[in-house]
Amino acid sequence: MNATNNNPIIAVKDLTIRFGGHAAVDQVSLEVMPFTLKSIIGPNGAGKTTFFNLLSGQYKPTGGKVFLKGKDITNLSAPMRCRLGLGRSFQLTNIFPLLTVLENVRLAIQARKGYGFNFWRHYLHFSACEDEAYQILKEVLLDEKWLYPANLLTHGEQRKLEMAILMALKPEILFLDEPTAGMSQEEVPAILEILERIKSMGDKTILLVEHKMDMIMNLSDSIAVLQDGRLIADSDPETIYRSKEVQEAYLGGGAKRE
Ligand SMILES: Nc1ncnc2c1ncn2[C@@H]1O[C@H](COP(=O)(O)OP(=O)(O)OP(=O)(O)O)[C@@H](O)[C@H]1O
Repeated sequence: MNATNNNPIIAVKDLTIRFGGHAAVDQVSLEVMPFTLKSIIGPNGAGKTTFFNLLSGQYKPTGGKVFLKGKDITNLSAPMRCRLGLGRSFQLTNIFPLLTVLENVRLAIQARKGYGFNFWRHYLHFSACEDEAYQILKEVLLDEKWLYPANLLTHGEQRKLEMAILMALKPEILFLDEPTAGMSQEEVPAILEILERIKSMGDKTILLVEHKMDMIMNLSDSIAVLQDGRLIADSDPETIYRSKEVQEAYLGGGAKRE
């Protein structure tokens, strides 16, 4: 079944995972509509990253189901889900530090196209991949650093590169786990601009875990709130911001709208 604007692209039903006796994600049911941006918020330890791991297939749930375009993908591996269009950022673990910025993105394009890493066999495709890589670097505002080895980038630039690598894989759905984590204040607006650009392209569904409330309020079409593994709210940003329950669980507990 294909997703239309009336059908969710992702749906989870009673999704649960237990570690020992503790339910890190506890009977969560929610839907994500295609081409929208949904943020997942919640206090530390609420289960946000675990929820992402369940969606992308890194973890298998102890209960419940995950659907992609109406198809039950609960038992599919992470690589299978990736092939179906789910793209997940991995907090810098997928960057080759000694390769240049452009090479990092080009390799992701080659992987997507199934060219492998044999440059010579696919020599004719090589410059097309480079052109595409450069174009993606422009989209994430990193084109000026295309010739830098990845390990010489600042932390914020590496997060941009990570996003470029993810974009190069052309996923239909992007899972972004705290793209501004560990960044200096000056680096945050660039990431915000990149997210706005990706969103305005209108061809991606985005799930975002992020702690910066101001950023989430302006970017999100909807916000889901987790607390102790449970979904306590899922609505439009303004409703979430006004919710007493959310304020008590989260906003009052540290995060402020700046
Ligand atoms: N592999 C694991 N084994 C045991 N417990 C785990 C595992 N992964 C997560 N947990 C526990 O599940 C709970 C949720 O953790 P998770 O990292 O998903 O929270 P989070 O909302 O992403 O937190 P933060 O905002 O601090 O990143 C925590 O109590 C954590 O200790």
